[in-house]
Amino acid sequence: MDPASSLTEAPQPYPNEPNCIVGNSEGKGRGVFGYQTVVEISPVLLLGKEEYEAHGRFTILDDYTFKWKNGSMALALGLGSLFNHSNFPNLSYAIDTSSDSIRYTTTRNVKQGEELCIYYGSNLWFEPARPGAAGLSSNGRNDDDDEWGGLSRVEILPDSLPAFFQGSMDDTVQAEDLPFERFKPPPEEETLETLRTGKIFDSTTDNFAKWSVFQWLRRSELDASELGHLKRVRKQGDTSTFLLSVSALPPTLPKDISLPPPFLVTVPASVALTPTSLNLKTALWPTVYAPRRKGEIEEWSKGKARWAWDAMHVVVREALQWRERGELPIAAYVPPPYEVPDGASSPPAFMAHDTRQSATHPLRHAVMNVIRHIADERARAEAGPGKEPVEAQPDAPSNGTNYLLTSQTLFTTHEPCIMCSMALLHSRVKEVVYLFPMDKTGGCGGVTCLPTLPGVNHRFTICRWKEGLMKDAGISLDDSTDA
Ligand SMILES: C[S@@+](CC[C@H](N)C(=O)[O-])C[C@H]1O[C@@H](n2cnc3c(N)ncnc32)[C@H](O)[C@@H]1O
Repeated sequence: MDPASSLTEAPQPYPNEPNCIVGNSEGKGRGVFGYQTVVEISPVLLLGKEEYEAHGRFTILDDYTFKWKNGSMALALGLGSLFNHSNFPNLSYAIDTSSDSIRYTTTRNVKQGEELCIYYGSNLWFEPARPGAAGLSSNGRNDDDDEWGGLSRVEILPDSLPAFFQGSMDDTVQAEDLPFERFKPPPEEETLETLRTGKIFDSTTDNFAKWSVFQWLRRSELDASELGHLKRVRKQGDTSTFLLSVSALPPTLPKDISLPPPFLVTVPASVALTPTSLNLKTALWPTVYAPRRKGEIEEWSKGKARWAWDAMHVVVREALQWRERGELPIAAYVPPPYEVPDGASSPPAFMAHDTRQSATHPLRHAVMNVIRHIADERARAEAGPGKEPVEAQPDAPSNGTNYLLTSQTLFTTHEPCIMCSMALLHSRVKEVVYLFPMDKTGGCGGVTCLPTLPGVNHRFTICRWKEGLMKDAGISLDDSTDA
């Protein structure tokens, strides 16, 4: 069978089997295509915060529980408690606090007999078994193709690690000890023209009814977390105006409080970083002020530096193996974040390589490919198994929390070109780490530095790998190539 077959048209859900879709296969007419598979939905047993603090955490349950909402801990029933950890997981999981369950879904094709693993996060409480001994290929087969370009066998030799990796992984690393140099452009002063805004429903009432509205809002299901950068109420004289909801449709108002019909108002899309920005934004709606020191860059722990070290070796390995298959040796990798917020699901890892040669398409750069892959997966996940991906709503209010790469770090072998740097900016990536600078084509410090340009609405940190910290992997490119 030809493994390169791909869908040529929008897929049709296949009613009998939600994990398969029927679509046109290039040159072959219709074909059946695999889909992300839900392998397990585990109901959870919840342990309240006090019960867990007093008893649970002193027992073996501590190795099996997930952080849940309101400080409680959840023990996954069924298979959920038995999935082991891997840095290159083939399962992702989604925590569903509304049904008190966890849904485990494959993130790539899984071979018969292959162990299914999730990513536990970066602070492991045990010494992970080395890949090969356990993990992705724990079935003992000597199989070179793990569909991740042999990633399960990427091994970082202990003696090639810089000395500073010794000691506690929680210790902060001095900037000069990090394996790369970092640069974060300072925030640009906002103007009326560059201010990003969104639309949100509000409703105004007299100050008298204020507390009843507050209480109703607290009880309601209206999504308050997305409004975190805004004050919930604006007081003007005798009236108070409440932000209600970011949904596309007006929210249902409480029956027992007299509130006029909701209106759509324009509000700032992010916190105010400077006093000037605060003035501009507050004129639209009272906004949270969160000043940052100029060019401030977050501190990295040894654990995070080690995570980055591993990720960079993984992406180099990927580029190398695609070079052997006739592609340009460029790869891009978005691993699960080093730290996943409490109660949040760990996103899967995404990897892509440059396919300009095989696709004979000039825009198939590795970074573009990985962003596209993430977008496709997101659309499929939102649609649900067997359904067609939902179209993005251009008018949907947005405040920066749901872009493709929000809070994510992208590792790539070569400095992204201007096109790819712009795509990263639009995706609101947090950090970009690259190995080879591309002086004639790069958009992250080479020919220009996109996130420092006036008028662009996002800043990201750029990390350039220090020379000599990785043996020439044989993937350097002519500096006139764009990556
Ligand atoms: C949720 S349990 C997974 C099921 C467990 N292996 C069992 O036999 O019950 C988590 C425990 O599995 C072990 N474990 C999970 N992933 C591992 C890995 N990659 N390497 C070594 N031990 C692992 C650790 O002992 C950890 O505390």
